[in-house]
Amino acid sequence: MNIVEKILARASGKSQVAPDDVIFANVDKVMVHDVSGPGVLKVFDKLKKQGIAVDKLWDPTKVWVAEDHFVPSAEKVSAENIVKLTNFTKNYGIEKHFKYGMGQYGICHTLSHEEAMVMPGDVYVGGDSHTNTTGALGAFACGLGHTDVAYVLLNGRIWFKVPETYYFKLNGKLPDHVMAKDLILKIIGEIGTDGGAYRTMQFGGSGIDEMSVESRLTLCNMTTEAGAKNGIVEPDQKVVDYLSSRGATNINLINGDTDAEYAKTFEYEASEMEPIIAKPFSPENICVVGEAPSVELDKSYIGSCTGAKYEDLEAAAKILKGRKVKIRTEILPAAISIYQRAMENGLLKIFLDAGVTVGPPTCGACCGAHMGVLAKDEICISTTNRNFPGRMGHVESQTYLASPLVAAASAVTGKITDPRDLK
Ligand SMILES: CC(C)[C@H](C(=O)O)[C@@H](O)C(=O)O
Ligand code: SF4
Repeated sequence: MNIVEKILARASGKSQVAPDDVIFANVDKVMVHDVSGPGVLKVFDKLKKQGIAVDKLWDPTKVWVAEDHFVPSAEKVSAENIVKLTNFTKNYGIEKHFKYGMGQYGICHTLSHEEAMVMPGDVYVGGDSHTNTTGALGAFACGLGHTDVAYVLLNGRIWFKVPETYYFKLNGKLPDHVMAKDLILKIIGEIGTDGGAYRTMQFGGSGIDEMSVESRLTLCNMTTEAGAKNGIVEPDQKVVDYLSSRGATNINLINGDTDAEYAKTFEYEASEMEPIIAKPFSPENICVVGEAPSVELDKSYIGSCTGAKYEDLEAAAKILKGRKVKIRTEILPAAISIYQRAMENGLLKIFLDAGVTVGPPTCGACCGAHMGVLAKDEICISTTNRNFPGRMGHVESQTYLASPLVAAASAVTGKITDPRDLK
């Protein structure tokens, strides 16, 4: 069995599972945020009306909550949602609630690794489509809709059809100017936004072994954009070190058999990789940066669970050091812990000296919610993961997806720029 089959076999108490088997898996962790939490509570209300008891969760210690999408609240509905979320955690005895304005908080998929909320081998589900991100720790991680999350909260388990697995192999280490973001855009460009539909996308090979845990997180994050059920990387010593340095103990790795089979294998040579962007209006609409259209950018956005981890900020700082931005540029670190490290290591000074605005750790403009959404006809280069019409604001705005290196280089010139071409 491969790693996903092993995790799902363990979680369903079976010795063997195979693609297409339908299983009931015990869940190890579940997450809701300020959008999905209130949505799940609506499901609870409906259940209550049907006489189904919703007064106790299966295990409040396995549930955690993040305030990330609409904080700080810009209007009344999202302010009310934060109150609902606070009452939810109080009423059900959930201790792990990352509150905006109180110590550590940030984007849910960033807290999952920064706060070691999820362990290798876990079955982890969340009320958000990019829950896939956390597969980079060697967990089976996927997003669920409100009804399914409600079911998990009450019963601690959920059904899955065991996905078949596509294996993406990277040979060799990525060159300095190429990031994990470029690789995943290339993959999505090749297989399409439905190319991973209900499949596992597993990443491996010497190039992935060489990669930091944070880069692997970027890969798994965007498996959602290929329609995948989940993304995963076999956990190694790097994952153990990453999680132990964040306080985790008793880390048990589950790995696939060395002779495990995959539905399909795709191979990439790292030395041939180049910086890539996805043009409006789909993550599959890719081209190399050298062939990007010559558009006048209005904004560069370095934020989100995809593109504002510490390593992403370091990449941006490498470009922005001693330079000035030519267009409106916003950097929103993905969690307070990242913000703090950026401050301690002088990145914030580099950003402010370059003329960038640094905002709080929130989803912000990534999903067009608030804090810098785009006006009609505005064009943005962004380290986020989606660029559908209206994703970051007005339906007639445009978003180009790029790595933090490309987004920062483009901030300096006002045009889509290959970091290698900066003078
Ligand atoms: C609002 C939320 C439910 C949504 C998701 O599920 O992905 C958001 O995070 C996104 O990126 O579009
Ligand atoms: S940062 Fe963007 S992609 Fe990530 S959870 Fe928030 S809205 Fe979704």
